[in-house]
Amino acid sequence: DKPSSHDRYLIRSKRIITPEGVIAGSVEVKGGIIISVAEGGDQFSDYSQGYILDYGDAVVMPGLVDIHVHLNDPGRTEWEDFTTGTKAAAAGGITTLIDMPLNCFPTVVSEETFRLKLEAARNRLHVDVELDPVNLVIYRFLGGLVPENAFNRSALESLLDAGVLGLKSFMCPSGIDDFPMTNATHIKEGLHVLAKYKRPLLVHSEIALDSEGIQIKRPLQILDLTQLILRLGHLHGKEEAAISELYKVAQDTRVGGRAEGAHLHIVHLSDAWKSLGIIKEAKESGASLSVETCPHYLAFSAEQIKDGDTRFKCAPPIRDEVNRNKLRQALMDGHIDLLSSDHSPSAPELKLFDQGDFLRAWGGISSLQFDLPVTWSYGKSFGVTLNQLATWWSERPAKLAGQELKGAISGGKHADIVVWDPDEEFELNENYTTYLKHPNISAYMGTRLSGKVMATFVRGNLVYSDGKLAPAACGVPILAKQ
Ligand SMILES: NC(=O)N[C@H]1NC(=O)NC1=O
Ligand SMILES: [Zn+2]
Ligand SMILES: [Zn+2]
Repeated sequence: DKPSSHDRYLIRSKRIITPEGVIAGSVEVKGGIIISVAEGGDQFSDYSQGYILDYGDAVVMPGLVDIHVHLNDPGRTEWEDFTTGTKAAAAGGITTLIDMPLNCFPTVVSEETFRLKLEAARNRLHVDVELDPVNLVIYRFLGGLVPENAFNRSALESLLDAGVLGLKSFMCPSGIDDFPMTNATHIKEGLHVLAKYKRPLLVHSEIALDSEGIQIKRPLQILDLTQLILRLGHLHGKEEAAISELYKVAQDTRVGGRAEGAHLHIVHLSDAWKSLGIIKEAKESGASLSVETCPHYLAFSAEQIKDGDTRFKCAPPIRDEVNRNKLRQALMDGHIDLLSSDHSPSAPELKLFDQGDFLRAWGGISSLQFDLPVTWSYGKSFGVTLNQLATWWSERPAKLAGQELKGAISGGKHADIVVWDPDEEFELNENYTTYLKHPNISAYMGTRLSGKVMATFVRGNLVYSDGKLAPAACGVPILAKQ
C-alpha cells in the first residue's frame, strides 16, 4: 500500500522545483515515470486514475544524483558498504549514486574486478533484478584509469563494455595501494579510449610538489600538526599544477581533437584562486571540461577546525576563510558546474582521534546522508536558491553521468524525487537517525542543520518516508548502455 512503481498517483505541493522554475501544482507518476507536471490543481479536482499525496508547502525536488561516493564494497566493508551507504543515501534524498572504483578491494580497474564489484552489489543488496525490487537507490559505477591499463586499449574497452559509465584517475597518490596514480600521458590515452564511448574521465587533480613536500617535513618540530596542515591548506599549488596539466590534455576533447567525444571532469575543487581561472580558460578554448566542488569546502574554513579534529582531514584540504568565500562566489557566478559529496569514510580507528594526527589520519569526509541539509544550511547564508540546488545536485550530475532520464521533474523522466522541508531545523547528534556505518567520523556531527528530508521516491517507489526506510533496503546496479 506504499506508492510503488506499479501505481499511478499525484504528488501535490506548493513548491515543485521544475527546470522552468518553482510551481504550485502536481506531478503525476505512473509506472515509475513522471507522466505530467501541471501548475495549479483544478484539472485534478476529481482525480480518479489514482491516489493523491499532498505535501502542502514542502519542497518537491528531483532526487539528488551524487556522482562521487566511496562505498568501499567489496573488501573494505568495515568502512562503509552497499547496505549502509544505500540506506544513508535514501534517507538523505539521494536517488542515484555513483560508486568510485577505489577504496574497495580489489579496486575496479579491469573487467574481472568490475565483475567482483557487481557480484558484491548483488549479494549485499539481495536484489533479484528480474523481480522488480523496491529500488532504494540506483547505483552506477566508475572504473579506474591506472598506469597498468592506460596503454592497454583492449583492457580499458572490456571494462567500458562491461558497463562502467566512465573512468576515474588520480594525479597524486590515492592512499590506496592498488590504485596507483596516473600522469598526463596516461590521462591522454584514457580520454582517447573514452572518446569512442562518449563517457567522462573524472580526475583527482592534485600533484605532489617538491616544495610543498619539503614543507611537510621541515616545520614539524615548530608547529603543532594540525596547525601545519592548516598552513598547507593555504597553499594552492598542488591543485593549480594539476589543473594546468589538465588544461593541456583537455585540448584533445575539442571538436576535431584526438579525444573528441570524451569529457574531462575535475573532482572536488578546493582552490578558489588560479585553478578557477585555468578552468574557465579551458572551457573557453572549447575543451569539454567541467568541475565540481563539495559541501565541505563551502561549509568549513581551516580557521574553524579544532586542533587534532581529523574528521576534517581531506584532500585537497579545507582552506582558509578567504578561499572558502571565493569558492562560494565562484559557485554562485557559475564557474563551478555541480556538487558531489566525495563521501569517503573509513573505519574510525584510521582517523586516529586519540593522537589527532593530521598527517597520518585517513583523509576523507563522511557526509553522504547530509548532502542536502548541509548544502542548504550553509548555502542559504550566501544566497543559494532551491533551483540552484536542483541544478547542481540533480540536473548537471545526471547529464555528466549520461543519465538523460534523471535529474529533473519533468514529463518523461524517472520519478526520482525528494520531498523536504527547508525550514525544519534539527541537531545532528547521536539521537538523529543516521544510516552511515560510522556517523561519529562525520565532520557534520554536532552541527545544527536545516532542511529535513520527508520522503524519497526512486522510480516511483517510496523508499523513505517519515523517518523510516522501506523494509527491503536494496538497490539496482545499472550498467552503462552499450
Ligand atoms: N582515496 C580516497 O577516497 N581519497 C579521497 N579522500 C579525500 O579526502 N579526497 C579523496 O580523494
Ligand atoms: Zn579525490
Ligand atoms: Zn573521492
